Parts: sequence; structure tokens; C-alpha cells
Amino acid sequence: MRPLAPGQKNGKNMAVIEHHETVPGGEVYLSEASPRDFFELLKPRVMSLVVFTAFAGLVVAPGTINPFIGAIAILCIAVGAGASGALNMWYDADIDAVMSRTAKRPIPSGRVRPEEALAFGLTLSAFSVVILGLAVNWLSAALLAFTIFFYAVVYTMWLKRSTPQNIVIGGAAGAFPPMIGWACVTGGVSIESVVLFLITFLWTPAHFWALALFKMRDYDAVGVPMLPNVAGEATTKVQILVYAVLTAVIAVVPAVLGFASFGYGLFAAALGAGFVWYSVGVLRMPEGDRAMVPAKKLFAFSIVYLFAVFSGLMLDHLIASLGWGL
Ligand code: HEM
Ligand SMILES: CC(C)=CCC/C(C)=C/CC/C(C)=C/COP(=O)(O)OP(=O)(O)O
Repeated sequence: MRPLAPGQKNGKNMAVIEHHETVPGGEVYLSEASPRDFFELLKPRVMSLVVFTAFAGLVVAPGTINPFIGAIAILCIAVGAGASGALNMWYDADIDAVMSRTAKRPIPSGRVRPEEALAFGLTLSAFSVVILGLAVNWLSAALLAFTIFFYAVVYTMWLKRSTPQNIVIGGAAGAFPPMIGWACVTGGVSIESVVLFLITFLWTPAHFWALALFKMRDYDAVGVPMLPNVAGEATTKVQILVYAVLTAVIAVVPAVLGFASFGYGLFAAALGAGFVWYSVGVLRMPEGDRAMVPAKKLFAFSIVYLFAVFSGLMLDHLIASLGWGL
């Protein structure tokens, strides 16, 4: 279905992934895969934040969910998110083999065979969606299936290698989890869950372009059209700032709409000011700066920021449900 050959797709310097050797009597695959290698295919660190935002959606949604069913819901979202990471690593093995940041991943390093990763990703995707549908509701299952499809097919197979707007559009995949969590409780979608979606959606460009700035050479080497490589550093820095401002504004909207308190609004505004501050630091970074310290700081802060915003929403909800709201 998808041969890994040099010069394939629109990239350059594509690596051929060797997972086999020829022995008398035929070709024998060397699969040294351990459970840990399969766990790594799930992109666990990245997906931890995805699962956290899904959990926040589930917690702040109106109504209640049986804690056991809630735990199944989160497990299904975690497995589905991980499965989409495995499908992404299967498809991207050729470019991952070339980029220093990703060369040691299970497929390019030869520990997991591409077809094993594909089967693993497809099986976990199917299980997570079906179990979510049976145990919770079919709207949340449909949203999970769409999110997996969006990350694995729309972003990874199509947008990533074809447009510098790849992560702006593809970022929608990473923004759906709180909406899925919300749908698990309410069985529906609402303006509040769309606001939760928008927080992550508008956050993603600043999160990712900060990293893309200091990993520009990696993306150049494989011909993936990330914004800094296509539009240049200056344009990327301005776009980062624009998205940081939009994120800071949308993160306050829960307080404006009344589904979070004034206290949360102040907290989100302070965090947003920090996000914008770090983005201004990136804007002021001299062109061609090799160390890119401000970009590294912004990337690190972006992760803390999203954790903090969704933690704030959950804490606020807990305080309100105890009747101590501001
Ligand atoms: C299209 C959207 C996104 C792109 C292109 C992107 C890209 C990346 C990349 C390339 C890394 C470095 C990964 C590594 O090598 O370890 C990273 C790290 C990370 N991303 Fe994203 N990201 C996106 C969206 C998200 C979303 C939606 C979340 C969570 C809600 C997220 C959470 C994280 C976290 C927690 C890390 C740090 C992992 C670590 O500790 O190393 N990302 N992201
Ligand atoms: C519930 C569910 C299915 C959630 C999926 C969430 C999702 C789309 C997260 C995106 C996260 C991410 C690290 C993208 C990486 O981009 P990349 O793949 O270009 O990064 P890489 O170069 O590190 O592989």
C-alpha cells in the first residue's frame, strides 16, 4: 500500500527503512519489538496533554457521568489518541528516519516493523472507538473516530507535506479531545465545548511554530513545508504572536460566557499575558539566531500554559460545585 522508497512523496532525502535481512531460504524479518517500543508508538508524552484536555472537557461539562464509565471514556480517548500517533509514525517513518529529533523512534531505528505499527494503530483505533460507543455514547465515539482520521489522514498523509498551513488546519485534531470529553457527559455539542475546542485550536500554532523555528534544519532536510522554512523566520514570528494573542483572548471567554468564574478569567488573563510575553520574546529574537533560546522558552511555556488553563477550568468547576465560587 505504501512502499518506503527514496524520493517518494514530495520530500527529499527520504530514508529507506531496512527491517529485514536475506537468509538462505528467504527473507526473514528481524523484529526486536518490546512492549516498550509499542508504548513509544503511542507518543505518550504528547498524548498526555491531549488526554488531560479531554478529561477537563469531561469534568467541566454540565451533568454527571458514572465514575467507572468516565474512566472507560478517558481510557478510550487515550488509546485512540495513542493509536493515531502510531498511524502517524507508520506513515512518517521515512522522514522520521532523517530528522535528528525523530530518528530513534521505534520504526526508523528498526525495532518495530512498519506493518506491525500499522496493524497496532488500526486495531487500537477500532477498539477505542467501538468501546467508547458501546460504553458511553455514539456521538463521542464518532468524534473520536473523526479525530483519529483527521490526525492520521488529513494532517499526516495530506496537509503535513503539502502546505505551510498544515498545523493550523491539522491542529483541529488536537483540539477535539475536550469536545469528546464534553460529549461523553452530555451526549451533545454546545457553544461551551466549541470554546474549549478553540482554546487548543488557537494555541497549537504558537506551540508548534516555536519548535519548528529551532528545528528548521530538520524540516528543511526532509522537505516538509513548515512555516519557518517556507515563509521565513520573520513571518513565522509575527504569526506566532497573532495566534498567542488570539489564544489569550479565547481562554478568557469561558468567564465571559459564564461557564467559568471571574476568578478563572483573571487566572486565564495572567497566563495569556505570559504566553504573549514569551511570543514577543520570540519576535525580538535576532534573525538567524542559532541558539533560539526565546523560541525554546516559548515552546516549553506553551505546554505549561495549556495544562494550566485546563487545570484552572477544572479547579474552578470544582470550587463552584462546592458552592465556593467567586
Ligand atoms: C498539529 C498540531 C501539533 C503539532 C504539529 C505538534 C508538534 C509537536 C512536536 C513536533 C513536538 C515534539 C515532540 C517530540 O519529539 O517529543 C511536540 C511536543 C509536545 N506537544 Fe505538540 N503538536 C501539536 C499539537 C499538540 C496538542 C494539541 C497537544 C496537546 C493538547 C500537544 C502537546 C504536546 C506536548 C505535551 C509536547 C511535549 C512532549 C515532551 O515532553 O517532549 N501538541 N508537539
Ligand atoms: C483523540 C485523538 C485522536 C487525539 C489526537 C491528538 C493530536 C492530533 C495530537 C497532535 C499532536 C502532535 C504531536 C502532532 C505532532 O505533529 P507531527 O506528527 O508532525 O510531529 P512529529 O514530527 O513529532 O511526528
